[in-house]
Amino acid sequence: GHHCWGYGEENGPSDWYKDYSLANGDRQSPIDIQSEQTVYNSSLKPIWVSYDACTSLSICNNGHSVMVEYEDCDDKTVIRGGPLEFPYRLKQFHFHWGGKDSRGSEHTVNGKSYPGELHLVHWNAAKYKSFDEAASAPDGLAVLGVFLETGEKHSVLHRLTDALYMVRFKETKAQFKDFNPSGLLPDCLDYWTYRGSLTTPPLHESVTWLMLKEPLYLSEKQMEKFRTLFFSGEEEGLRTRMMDNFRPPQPLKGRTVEASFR
Ligand SMILES: O=C1NC(=O)[C@@H](c2ccccc2)S1
Ligand SMILES: [Zn+2]
Repeated sequence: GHHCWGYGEENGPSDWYKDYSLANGDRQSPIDIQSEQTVYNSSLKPIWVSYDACTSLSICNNGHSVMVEYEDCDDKTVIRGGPLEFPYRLKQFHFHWGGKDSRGSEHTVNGKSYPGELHLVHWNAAKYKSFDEAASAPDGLAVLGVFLETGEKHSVLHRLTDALYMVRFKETKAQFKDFNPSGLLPDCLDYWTYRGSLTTPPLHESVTWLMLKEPLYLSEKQMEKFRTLFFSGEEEGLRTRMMDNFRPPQPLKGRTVEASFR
């Protein structure tokens, strides 16, 4: 519509229902994960990430987040296992973060927010012909989510945070080759899983969520680099810093969150 959705006072998450009726749907994301209410499922398989042959293409600021895009023309970069019946192809990863460390993640755990959250977005190319078609199918997408927590500098992430100056403004893009995102994953792949949605418009209810229990640790300096990005384009007068680009937790509506671990 004439004014695009965003995270501001006028176009933020509490306004999205006006243009996107799914906002009040039965399987919306993110959610607050109440660990005592999760159900351990011993038949859940381990998550199996095969990213070694990945082809990263570019890093870009799309006005909502910063993302790294991958070549997804074959099954060389997939996630398998967990609750998934098919391999899902990595399309891109991106982040959500806060203006300060007390907020920023989309999912919360027992009401606790993290400073940020990494989303690795995958699609079911075994059943669907394109990402766009999969994005509106109930089993179309699988998003692997990793909480960001401040601590020691993250050496693999450092290559990305050092590249952010190239994409400060909306619609900017730069080459970003040979970046294997498995280096961003914690050692422990214990996860919670539930059926949910995109956390941005159009809010399609097409995502099998896999939220890792273990966070990715990064330094405060690396967190600050995310906050140097802008929602706005270089030509726009008002430069609004990209931060607090997260949707708050949505009603569980009777869903069960399963745990791969006791
Ligand atoms: O996990 C998610 N994070 C987002 O920004 C949403 C999204 C929307 C469209 C494409 C990829 C991801 S879904
Ligand atoms: Zn996301």
